[in-house]
Amino acid sequence: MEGSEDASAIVEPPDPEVLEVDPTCRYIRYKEVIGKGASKTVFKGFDEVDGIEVAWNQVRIDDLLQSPDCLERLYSEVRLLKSLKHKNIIRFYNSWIDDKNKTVNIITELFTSGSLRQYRKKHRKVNMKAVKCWARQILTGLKYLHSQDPPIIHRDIKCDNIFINGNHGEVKIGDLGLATVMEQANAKSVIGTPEFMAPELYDENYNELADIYSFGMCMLEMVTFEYPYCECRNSAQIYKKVSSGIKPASLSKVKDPEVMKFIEKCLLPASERLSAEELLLDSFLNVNG
Ligand SMILES: COc1ccc(OC)c2[nH]c(=O)c(CCNC(=O)c3ccccc3I)cc12
Repeated sequence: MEGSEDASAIVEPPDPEVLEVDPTCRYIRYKEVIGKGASKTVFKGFDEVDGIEVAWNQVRIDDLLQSPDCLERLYSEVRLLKSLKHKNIIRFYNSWIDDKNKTVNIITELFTSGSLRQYRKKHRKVNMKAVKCWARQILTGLKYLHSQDPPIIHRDIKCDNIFINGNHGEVKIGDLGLATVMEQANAKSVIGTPEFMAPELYDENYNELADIYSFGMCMLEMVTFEYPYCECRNSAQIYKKVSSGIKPASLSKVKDPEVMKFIEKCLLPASERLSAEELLLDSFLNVNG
């Protein structure tokens, strides 16, 4: 084509805003921090091949588990996460270990309205219609993960890891595979968040229904604005209550009996707990208001 310039021929001066480039020289990371999580710092990034802005998630890892089979498991996890495509799951584009800085870098779809937890704090007065719409989207994302073969268990579902696009109200599940990536890369990684963890997660014999329990805790936080078990001072106290089936104090603050019933269904013992697919058929989610 006449006059077409080969883009790589243009030598740009280094952009002072660009702090880092990934090993494949496809993604660049800007200085701007857009968010911070428990073990991750999120920067705005840019994908020069597709010309889209991305999220550059930098996850600190204390000591790298360098065993070859552990790295192999990590890379197979990354390959799996890259293959996931669903409207209620944040896209995972790429991930690599930065030995020098002891971090795992994860390039994902960018959400600028932040997590559902931040959003909920900002918009405190929201109709049950909106909350049900968010719940349906989260369960649809979980149904997709749980319908993979073998089922993909998120293991750290909580309002901090669910992201919402403010202008369309679309909700997507994030932090995918972080629990597994951290477990593989990190000798000291502790999985999940005690306030949201299903009791069976503690005795290591769990399945994808553990995510449904955590979803129930998300619903509870969404309608009460309280972190579940905020009455507890440490994770040992939480573990004691969770393992003896004592529910969070905030559950007694749920006024609407329909909401209470739905949340309690999610918190049932694993043997009685419904799947994401079954919960999506529940009348609570299909009657507005
Ligand atoms: C604490 O985290 C934030 C705070 C505020 C944010 O926006 C203001 C965030 N936006 C994002 O796109 C993101 C990145 C979302 N990506 C993920 O969570 C993710 C998705 C799939 C796989 C792995 C991950 I780390 C995080 C974020």
